[in-house]
Amino acid sequence: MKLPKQVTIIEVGPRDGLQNEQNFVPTEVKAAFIRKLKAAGIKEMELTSFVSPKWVPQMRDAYDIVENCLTEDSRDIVLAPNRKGVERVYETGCRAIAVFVGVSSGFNRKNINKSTEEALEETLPLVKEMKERNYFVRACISTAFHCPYEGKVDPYETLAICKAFRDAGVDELSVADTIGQANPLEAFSLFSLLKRELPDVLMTAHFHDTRKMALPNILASMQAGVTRFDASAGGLGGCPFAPGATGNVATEDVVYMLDSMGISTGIDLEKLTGAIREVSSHISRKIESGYYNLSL
Ligand SMILES: CC(C)(COP(=O)([O-])OP(=O)([O-])OC[C@H]1O[C@@H](n2cnc3c(N)ncnc32)[C@H](O)[C@@H]1OP(=O)([O-])[O-])[C@@H](O)C(=O)NCCC(=O)NCCSC(=O)C[C@@](C)(O)CC(=O)[O-]
Repeated sequence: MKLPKQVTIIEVGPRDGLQNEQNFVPTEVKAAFIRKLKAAGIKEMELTSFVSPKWVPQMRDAYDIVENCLTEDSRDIVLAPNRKGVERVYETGCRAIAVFVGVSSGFNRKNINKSTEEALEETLPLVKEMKERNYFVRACISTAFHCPYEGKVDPYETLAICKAFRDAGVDELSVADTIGQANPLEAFSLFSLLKRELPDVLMTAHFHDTRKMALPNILASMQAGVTRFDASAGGLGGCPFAPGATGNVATEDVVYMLDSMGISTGIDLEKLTGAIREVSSHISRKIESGYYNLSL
């Protein structure tokens, strides 16, 4: 089996994990969660998003989160959906921005009120502008496998969108199974194609665990050469505009699997579960990750 010696986890819990929570999680709790995740060894993390607070009220404290949580020793990323969001980020000290576009128009219309074409028209020039200003730019490509509104997505459509972002100059692509419907063969096949066609960009896989396929999909993606995975502490998360998008793969389950296979992540599992405990009483749904529940 082809396996890496080392894997990078990009923690998305404070953003993807919390954006779907019904109750507002107090800013100081989010900040303590982020600090504990960093203390556990997380070096790349999505902190929050500068989206419309009318659409995602949970993220309305984005400025305060950035103000309180930026540190020199980690790549702190924030999401922005449009020019207004990017300009809000320019007012902060944050140096890494993630843009997001789905492959399918059906999803984009629900998530950002635009078709795929309209979203690319706005986002690609923004990527070039951010690169001219020396930002680290990540592009999150949603519905790369399946769309909740349009069904199976053609891998060559996903490739075309990934190529457009690579050509615009992004540093990283985070390619997402938004509704957790992909299987390991699809994961291996798409990531083999993307790694072969786009070898010059950081390639990250983002799996949701809706059908408990995320760990097998990570294993299959490693076979295709992927060594970077998004994950969310406690398995929190999901996109509010993608029905069926329950939690992301739990960071602790990924770290446990990799640790036990001798693959290093640099993350301390005990400190990671401490970070989850920090936020767990503010979460309206039960935390279902296997490793976390055994640790209680
Ligand atoms: C894109 C829009 C804004 C379009 O929403 P819209 O309603 O079409 O936009 P608009 O331009 O008409 O603006 C409406 C109002 O929002 C304001 N506004 C407009 N933009 C911003 C902004 N950036 N920050 C703050 N405020 C903003 C704007 O100023 C205006 O305010 P008003 O005049 O009514 O008072 C909206 O659809 C939106 O915010 N969508 C974000 C949805 C979201 O956050 N989804 C989750 C993230 S994606 C995801 O989770 C998937 C991922 C990445 O994890 C990977 C995967 O698993 O697939």
